[in-house]
Amino acid sequence: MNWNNKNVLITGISGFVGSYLAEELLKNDSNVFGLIKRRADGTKAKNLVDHGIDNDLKLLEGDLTDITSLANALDESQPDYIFHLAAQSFVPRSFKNPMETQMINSIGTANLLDAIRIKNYDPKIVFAGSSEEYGLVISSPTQYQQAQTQYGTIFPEPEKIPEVPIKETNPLRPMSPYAVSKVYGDYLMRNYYHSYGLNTVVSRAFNHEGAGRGSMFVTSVITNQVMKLKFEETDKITIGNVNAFRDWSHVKDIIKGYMVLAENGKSGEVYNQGSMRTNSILSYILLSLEHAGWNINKIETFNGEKSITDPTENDNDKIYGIKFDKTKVDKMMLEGNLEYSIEDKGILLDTEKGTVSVEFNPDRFRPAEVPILLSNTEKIQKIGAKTDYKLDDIIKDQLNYYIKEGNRV
Ligand SMILES: C[C@H]1O[C@H](OP(=O)(O)OP(=O)(O)OC[C@H]2O[C@@H](n3cnc4c(=O)[nH]c(N)nc43)[C@H](O)[C@@H]2O)[C@@H](O)[C@@H](O)C1=O
Repeated sequence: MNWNNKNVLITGISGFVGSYLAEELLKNDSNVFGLIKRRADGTKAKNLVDHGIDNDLKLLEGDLTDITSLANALDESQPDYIFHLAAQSFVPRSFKNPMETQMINSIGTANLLDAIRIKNYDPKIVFAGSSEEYGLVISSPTQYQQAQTQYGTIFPEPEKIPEVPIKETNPLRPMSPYAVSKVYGDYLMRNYYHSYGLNTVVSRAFNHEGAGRGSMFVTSVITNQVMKLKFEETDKITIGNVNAFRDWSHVKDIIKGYMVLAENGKSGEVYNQGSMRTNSILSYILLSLEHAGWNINKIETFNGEKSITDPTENDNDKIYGIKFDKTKVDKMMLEGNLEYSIEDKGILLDTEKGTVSVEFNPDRFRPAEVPILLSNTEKIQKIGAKTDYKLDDIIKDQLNYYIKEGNRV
């Protein structure tokens, strides 16, 4: 599509994803407007400065919880396209302060849609829904039993097991206030299409990472600590649940997907965005260390009970009907032959450069967890999206980001 001279409004422009999208749109000569909260100290948003685009954007002060400011932003930008990315996006924060998340994500989305309706604008609106909406995805009969025991009920009951790879038609079982807020936005987008004819398209993106990813998300937690190990600023890695599996994409693939949805997405429809891979948090730690120069021979729990040699050995066998790159430990975990618990306390990694300790921090475990995410993205592929980046590319980009001392936290 020709983005030249199109008016594009991005909510959440100063965020991790918004800044990548804005840069790409500027390269395509769009007029990029961004909704931004007033900064009391007058400083510029780091992401926009890092991308070198802070002077090329038209930033409009506004807040999702203030519908008048949204109406003003629409008047100022006269948008052909809106990417609604702004959100409180950290799942643990939504457990601590659920109302804040609902106000920003749910009511904020309602305000935006209603401002567009009242003002009678007709932009194409792409909404950042989330794979978190699928939530409690059942991947095996054992995991089904565990979930039954832990939560008492699974609703709706799975029609088949495994429920992966996840299609847009999979049941939604949101597991956090954040996830519920995204389900609300997802349904409201489609309701405003059906009720008022607004041209809304929903993206359900699976996890997306890259340089500049917020420091509290697990891939940054890991790569930041690996670089701190490298520069001898720490002597261990601290982490939460290493059993969870995520479908990690590079943010650059996802923002291209957003543009594909703006161009070819059918109004009123939902599209997954992801990599069609799934890997464990443990693998992200091991592979990050290997990229940073630690070759891992063996891993063993602190009590010596669970011991695995060559844990990162690559495996490309078919599982859940598809092939994707995973490690030996991923395969063992997916087949139900390996699981870590808080009682294991941590894992010692035997490497060619000595032992590295990975310590479990019970505070980092969530009250309700999403055990596995693995996308089926055939629907969005049919309208032009593709995956260019491998897991290794994502890890390398994140490690590179943390080489710079000022970026390490
Ligand atoms: C698509 C979706 O993607 C993101 O949501 P998320 O999957 O919750 O992302 P995360 O990186 O915080 O956690 C991933 C997994 O990693 C586990 N984990 C272990 N140890 C730590 C740890 O130390 N920190 C964190 N944060 N997680 C840890 C944690 O328990 C979870 O299983 C958001 O962008 C969200 O906005 C969104 O929409």
